[in-house]
Amino acid sequence: MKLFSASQIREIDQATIENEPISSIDLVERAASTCSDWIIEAYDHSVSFHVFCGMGNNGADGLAIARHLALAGYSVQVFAIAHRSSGTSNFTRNIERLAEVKLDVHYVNAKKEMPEVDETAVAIDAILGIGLDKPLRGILKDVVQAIQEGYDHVISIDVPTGLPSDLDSTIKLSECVEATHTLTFQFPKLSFMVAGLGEYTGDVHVMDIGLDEEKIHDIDTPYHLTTGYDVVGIRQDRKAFSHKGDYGHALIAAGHKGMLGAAVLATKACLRSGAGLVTTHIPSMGCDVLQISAPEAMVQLDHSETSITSIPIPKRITAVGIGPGLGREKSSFNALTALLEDVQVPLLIDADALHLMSITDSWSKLPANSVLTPHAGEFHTMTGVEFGDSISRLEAARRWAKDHHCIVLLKGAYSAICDSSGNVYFNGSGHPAMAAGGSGDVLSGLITGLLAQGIAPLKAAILGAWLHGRAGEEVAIDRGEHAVVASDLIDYLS
Ligand SMILES: NC(=O)C1=CN([C@@H]2O[C@H](COP(=O)(O)OP(=O)(O)OC[C@H]3O[C@@H](n4cnc5c(N)ncnc54)[C@H](OP(=O)(O)O)[C@@H]3O)[C@@H](O)[C@H]2O)[C@@H](O)CC1
Ligand SMILES: Nc1ncnc2c1ncn2[C@@H]1O[C@H](COP(=O)(O)OP(=O)(O)O)[C@@H](O)[C@H]1O
Ligand SMILES: [K+]
Repeated sequence: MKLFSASQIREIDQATIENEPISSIDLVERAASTCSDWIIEAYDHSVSFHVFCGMGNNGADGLAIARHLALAGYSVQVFAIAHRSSGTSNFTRNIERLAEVKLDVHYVNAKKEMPEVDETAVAIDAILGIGLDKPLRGILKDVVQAIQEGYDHVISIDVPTGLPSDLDSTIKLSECVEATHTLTFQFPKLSFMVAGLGEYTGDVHVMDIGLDEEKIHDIDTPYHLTTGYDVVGIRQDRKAFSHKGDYGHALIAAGHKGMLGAAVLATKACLRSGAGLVTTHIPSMGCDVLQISAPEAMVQLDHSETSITSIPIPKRITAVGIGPGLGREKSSFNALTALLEDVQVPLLIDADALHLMSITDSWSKLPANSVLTPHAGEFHTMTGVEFGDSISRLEAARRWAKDHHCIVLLKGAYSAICDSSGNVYFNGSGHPAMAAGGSGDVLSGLITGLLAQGIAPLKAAILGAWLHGRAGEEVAIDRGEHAVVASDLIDYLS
């Protein structure tokens, strides 16, 4: 799915109005109906809705939603926030239409005019959407604060008020509604994808409001969000008369004393990817551990008992993954450097291997089209980008992928897969249950296995991240989100 900036969304909005054709007021009505249908499905009549509306089109949506909810028999109060002298025509028309359901509007000019809140009250935040063009001040800031303080449950329409929609927004986040649910129109907004901003949305629900398909197809954007639909067909169905040799042979180089579990996790995930054969190169002390925990894999033992010191590449290997639990010894670095010179097949570099390449500044040796899978800490070591600055991190990952002709899979809640053409594919699956040691090792084994099957590096990264996230979602349901460990993800790979 493509993701767009606020100005591109306005263009698509305008194209819909002209080409469908549909009037702007009817488009607001359609948007509002999709939201009220969702709300009616999700809430029973024991709640009462306090609908807070700005004076632009986001507010117009709120007014129309309030009308629909009143018609459906809910207890509804409507508050218009007087942040400008007049509203848009869609706002004004929807104020008039409240008379149809005998709803009054309470204008809020000061914080003291905010309503009393009881435990049944749910706030609907339709104050500002993609129109946010300056930091919140005055009454808007006060109202957002009051919503934060007063309501446990908030439904934001399109965008939580105060949250910039774009990644390059010059508006610094200050006050912002922290939503329980965000009902966003047609596309998740770019800001939802990054740490530090995405936290404000709560659960995101995409409302299809039938915007112009042709325009959506025609407008270029570097940003995409992977959905189940996007990964269909990347991995081919198995053929009736096929054999293991048809599905590639992966080599995993992983583990050192005290971190052999990382090699086990990567190996087992690689086996579950569909790869025909998996060989794992480990320090010799790991032989029994690996053979017992992953009997399907072949083991290639290092001369060293405790770390990896050289990595011969067996014949007919079709992809190599190196890094999980590798350790940071000089001898392992030498093994890595030699591997970089020898390797003729797709390569994935993760974890300690990224660290070793960074501290020795060996990036010029990186084979083109390699897949790198750093988390924010590893990416900091690679580039120096501050840990807390997720937008700069994303930009740096895009630049890195371009400069080094590789795929950078920046791990996080919405992992960002950056290719050498500047495109970004956010992964749309996943669960916070996965924020636990070893999850990354599972991902690197899985992607190595997909590479081994001949799937192109970008597609292997996209599919791997998707399958990994789906496993996390499903295991979180079955086991409960606190009890999930990385090995569980392997059992849920499909
Ligand atoms: N696109 C679509 O597909 C569809 C979109 N729809 C809906 O329209 C929404 C966009 O509507 P919108 O353009 O009227 O902007 P919105 O967010 O209501 O802001 C209104 C105005 O507020 C003002 N303002 C901004 N920041 C401010 C601040 N800090 N402090 C004070 N004032 C501030 C600023 O006006 P200004 O003050 O600059 O004159 C701004 O223009 C969108 O999110 C969705 O809900 C659907 O109905 C139909 C399909
Ligand atoms: N909150 C989250 N939501 C979704 N996925 C997450 C979340 N936290 C972590 N993950 C995923 O879990 C994995 C963690 O990887 P990593 O940090 O490398 O773990 P480790 O180094 O312990 O193996 C990544 O694929 C990441 O995308
Ligand atoms: K809003």
